[in-house]
Amino acid sequence: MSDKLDANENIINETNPFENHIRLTSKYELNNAVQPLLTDLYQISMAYAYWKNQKNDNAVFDLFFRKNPFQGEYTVFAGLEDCLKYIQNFKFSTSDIDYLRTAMPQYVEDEFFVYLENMNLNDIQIYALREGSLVFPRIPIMRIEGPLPIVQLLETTLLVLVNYASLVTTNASRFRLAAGEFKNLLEFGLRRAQGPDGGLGASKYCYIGGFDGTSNVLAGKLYSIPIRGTHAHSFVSSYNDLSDLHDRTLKSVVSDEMFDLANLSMDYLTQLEKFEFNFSLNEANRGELAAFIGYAIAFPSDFLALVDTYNVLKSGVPNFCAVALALHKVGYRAKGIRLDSGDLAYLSNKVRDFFKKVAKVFQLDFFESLTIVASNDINEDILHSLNMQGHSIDSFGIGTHLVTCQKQPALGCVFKLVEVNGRPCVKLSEDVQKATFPGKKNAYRLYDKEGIPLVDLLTRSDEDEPKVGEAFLCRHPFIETKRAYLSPSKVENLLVPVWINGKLVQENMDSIDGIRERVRKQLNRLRNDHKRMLNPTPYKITVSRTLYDFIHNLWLDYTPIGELK
Ligand SMILES: Nc1ncnc2c1ncn2[C@@H]1O[C@H](COP(=O)(O)OP(=O)(O)OP(=O)(O)O)[C@@H](O)[C@H]1O
Ligand SMILES: O=P(O)(O)OC[C@H]1O[C@H](OP(=O)(O)OP(=O)(O)O)[C@H](O)[C@@H]1O
Ligand SMILES: O=C(O)c1cccnc1
Ligand SMILES: [Mg+2]
Repeated sequence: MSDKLDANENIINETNPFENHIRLTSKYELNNAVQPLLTDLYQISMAYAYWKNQKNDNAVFDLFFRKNPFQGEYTVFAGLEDCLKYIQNFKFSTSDIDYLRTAMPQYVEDEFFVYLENMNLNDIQIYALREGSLVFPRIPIMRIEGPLPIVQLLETTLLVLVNYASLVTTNASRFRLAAGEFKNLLEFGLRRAQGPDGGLGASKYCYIGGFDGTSNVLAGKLYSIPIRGTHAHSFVSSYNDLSDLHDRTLKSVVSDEMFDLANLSMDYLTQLEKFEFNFSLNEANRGELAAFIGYAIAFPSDFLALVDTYNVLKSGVPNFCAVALALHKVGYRAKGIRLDSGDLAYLSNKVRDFFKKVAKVFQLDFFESLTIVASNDINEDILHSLNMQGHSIDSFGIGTHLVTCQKQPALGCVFKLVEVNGRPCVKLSEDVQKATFPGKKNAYRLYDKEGIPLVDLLTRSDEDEPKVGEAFLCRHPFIETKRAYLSPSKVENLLVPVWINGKLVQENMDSIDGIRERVRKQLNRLRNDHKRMLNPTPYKITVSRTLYDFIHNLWLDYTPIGELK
């Protein structure tokens, strides 16, 4: 089979396309649909028109967004590794070219297709933020330089690789901030994701954004993310009573003694009823008890039960505690429970009280700190609300709202031409906020002496960089009167080389855990007022005096003075 990322060829050659996907992604760790034809037709149309006009100018494009998502004031940049894998593998295959020959107008000259077939990215230079960095509006996340037709061809694919990855990573980081540093966060979104690729990407990027694990097994295999999970209501409701248990026995941890876990559990249930745990034996559903016993026999060291199929406090929790006590008798410690409906704050507190009482009555301290997992349509606002109410949840399983980014379904990254053959390019707009910052630029983050970021600064690329301890005039990009001198304690050059003359710059690449750690550290250092949920303070984006004058003069030059009649 060819090494090229050619979806058609692969499917023809493989009997199992899913297996094919696994193999390709583990080889390239990239969806096999990510290839040069995964683009908008107009990119190829422009490439032809450029080629026909022999317009092979040296171009500079910036990839950036204008507004942070989720009514927030920060964004986490993710997707760089995927972009670079795409860049590394960029090659039109023979069947791509055959297809384009048939799909484009007949008068398109054949030599253009030869040009496309021979195209490579050896003359392209890419500078980017390190993956997992915080990024703010208008700061170029990537600066891509090279022959105009070729860089233009990269636009759509780079955008699709950065937009969702950054959006969902930012979303996950907001859920992390809302839940607090020490809560366990599990991503359960695959079933609700926007297709298989959305699901796989969400699992990877939610982990990067601060989740601890995923239920998505393929994501675990491909990205070495911890896989976690409990069981579903169907497992509970499939059991009717104890007679459904095929095997009731479990071997002791310390001897060869075999215990009848069903009898033991029934004994403990009876004891619990006597100790006035506020339920009666006939309220505790026997099918649920049987399901819990069956699950505990299968996973004696990892017993975690879903307790809301019938009634949490009258059935699920008493049944769980009975089985957990029986397991303890055999030498195992149960893990905890999951709540998937009802008032999660109230129920979690009630369950914790129940556990504390069991701990006291049976003299088993570990019962106090059994894990309480909560799920069911949880979003960022609900996490904040639960915190305000007070709850006893240790772990959240979150799917739909996390992976679909319910609060804002797309990040608006754009790809804009800023310079051609050294000539700055401008895209004017009625809305000044939408006008591009022309010219090739550098981007810096200036820090105070505590290591807190103060402002981001854009300069022209041929300016001297700001220096530690030296006052630098930082200007608001639009408002003339807003400016300040700043003596940074640290200056970070944000745009680092990642693809130079056809080669990856390995030292600027990070592992998935390295990227995740960068997100955590940078968010820790960002001032709280930029991170708060309600009306956060915008982080300051500034430009140098030279860049300010340059762009304002250009905007004026490009806007002829009108005549009022
Ligand atoms: N204490 C709470 N404060 C705020 N929101 C909560 C609280 N407890 C649960 N929620 C949320 O309220 C919503 C409850 O949804 P809904 O009423 O459809 O579920 P339910 O009836 O409890 O469960 P189900 O329909 O699965 O039986 C969910 O989004 C859930 O996360
Ligand atoms: O609610 P989410 O944040 O998407 O988390 C994932 C959900 O998926 C599962 O059940 P599913 O929703 O499929 O069925 P259920 O609601 O009837 O339990 C699970 O029990 C969660 O409720
Ligand atoms: O493991 C779980 O509990 C789980 C996984 C996916 C969706 N809902 C729940
Ligand atoms: Mg649900």
